[in-house]
Amino acid sequence: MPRFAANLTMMFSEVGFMDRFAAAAGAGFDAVEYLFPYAFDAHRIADALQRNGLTQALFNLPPGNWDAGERGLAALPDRQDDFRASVRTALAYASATGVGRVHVMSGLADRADPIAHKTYRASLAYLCDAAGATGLDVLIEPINPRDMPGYFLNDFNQAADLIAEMALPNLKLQFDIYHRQIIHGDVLTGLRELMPIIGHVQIAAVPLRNEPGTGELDDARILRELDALKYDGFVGLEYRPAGDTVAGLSWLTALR
Ligand SMILES: O=C(O)[C@@H](O)C(=O)CO
Ligand SMILES: [Mg+2]
Repeated sequence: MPRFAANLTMMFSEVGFMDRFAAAAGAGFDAVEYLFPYAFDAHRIADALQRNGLTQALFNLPPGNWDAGERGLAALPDRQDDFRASVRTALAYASATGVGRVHVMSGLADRADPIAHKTYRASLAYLCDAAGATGLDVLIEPINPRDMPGYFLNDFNQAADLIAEMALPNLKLQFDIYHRQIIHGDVLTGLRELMPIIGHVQIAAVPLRNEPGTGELDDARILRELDALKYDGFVGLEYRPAGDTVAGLSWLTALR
């Protein structure tokens, strides 16, 4: 089975964010991911990782003003100063936590707008250059339009074409099985075709985004396919437990 990373944004919400590291380790995880660490001091997070024997698998760049509805800055032409500042912030947290990859969100923008495309490419080139200097991978993730209406990167083919066209060695695809199923379906074929550019995988049941195995897909079969494809990265458990997080881990015990 692949290496699982507990997503601390969604899992272990029974306790405060800084206590979720110990909770994840106590439940048997050796890796974690989350959306944003920025409300907490980077060295405090590094200490929590170290004390609990955890590897940091992934986090996102600052997304702009989330509470005001922003969902990333990379494709937004009038937010480029803030985008560059977000790169500096993320790289400081990356260096403190030892994470190997960061996810950059495109933002809400019109897919028909050529300026948004140009801006997005320029942002990715800038970030990949800065991140590559420290050995970090940069991930882009297509997000389904039901959960995030107006999100610029909402198609796996769009992401794959962009990665091929830009040909940056550290630009990779974040293949979230939940979004893939909602956008396109055809999950196994997508994994087989896109495996060469996949840098991170996430999983949740569709459509409710709860524990794997509780939705419309055969998640155990999909995870076995990752083994067959020799995927050696992390699988982020980016799901909202339907009840208590630890009680809900029986699907994982059964799988192992
Ligand atoms: O799938 C998701 O929602 C996340 O991976 C993310 O980074 C943006 O919310
Ligand atoms: Mg995701």
